[in-house]
Amino acid sequence: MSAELIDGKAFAADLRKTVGRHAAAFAQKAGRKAGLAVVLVGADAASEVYVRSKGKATIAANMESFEHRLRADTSEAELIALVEKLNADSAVDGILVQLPLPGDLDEQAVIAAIDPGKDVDGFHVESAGRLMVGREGFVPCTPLGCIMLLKDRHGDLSGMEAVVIGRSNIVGKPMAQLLLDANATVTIAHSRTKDLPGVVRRADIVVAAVGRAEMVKADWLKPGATVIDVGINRLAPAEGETKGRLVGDVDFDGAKEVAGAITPVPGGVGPMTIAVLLRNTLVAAHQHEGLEPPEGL
Ligand SMILES: Nc1nc2c(c(=O)[nH]1)N[C@@H](CN(C=O)c1ccc(C(=O)N[C@@H](CCC(=O)O)C(=O)O)cc1)CN2
Repeated sequence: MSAELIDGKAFAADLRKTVGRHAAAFAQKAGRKAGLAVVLVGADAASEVYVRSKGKATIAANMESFEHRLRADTSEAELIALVEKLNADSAVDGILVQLPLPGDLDEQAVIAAIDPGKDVDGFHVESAGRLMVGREGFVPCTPLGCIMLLKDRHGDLSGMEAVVIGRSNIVGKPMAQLLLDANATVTIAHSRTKDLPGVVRRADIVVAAVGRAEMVKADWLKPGATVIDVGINRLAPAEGETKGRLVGDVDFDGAKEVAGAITPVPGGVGPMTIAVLLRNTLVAAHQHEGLEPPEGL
């Protein structure tokens, strides 16, 4: 293996520790803990795991966790009524509705009901607009985590060629905007991109966020490129396995021989999502108390 492993798990653990220290100081100053409300609708197995991890991480970081579990047949009106109750609750600084939502619940309508000042997921159109025009606001946790890893490795990203594969509202588009803000030259590639391998081959930085297991191959990469793999895909179990392996959107075994640095799956980008969520919640809490968020958080 020639590539350096980007250890998102260790970076995230450090970030959670830093947030925890600042959260304890916040509680002293404000006379209350910062609070995060997480809403889970239905019983999707992966979402259950993420929601449990978020609750545990919130408490470990000296913040208050409020979990709301609703039945899968909850109506949109009931869900929005809960969001509005949380908007009005002064103990709640951040509100997160775990995605995906079951059935035909309209994610956009539910996200639109969240007070933008409590939108710690950064999914509200107001947060997206603020990111687009360079105004302060909440940035989605996964892309913010990716840019933290990239800046930690490269410092200055000015002039670097970055290719983001995937154009989702929650990863691809905000990721491209963050790279642009860091003065990279950015291309967003997607399923209709002609000659995807050729486009990826120009990149100093590749962010793969397509949700297709091991789609990005080693021979698509420029030697020495930094590869950030956002995908989390579970393969079908091989013979003798009860559970399939987790893999990213990049063929890791091949890519690690060509890339300069690469995030593994698991243990790369995934853990950053929850660490950044805690960071965003603490920033929201400072804003709600009229306090300046800690420097460098
Ligand atoms: N409202 C939201 N919903 C969803 C988000 C989100 O940011 N906000 N992101 C994902 C799920 N997610 C957090 O909610 C999340 C995904 C993955 C990880 C993680 O640490 N993954 C591990 C592997 C875990 C495993 O073994 O299965 C890793 O990559 O190392 C954390 C959070 C969709 N929904």
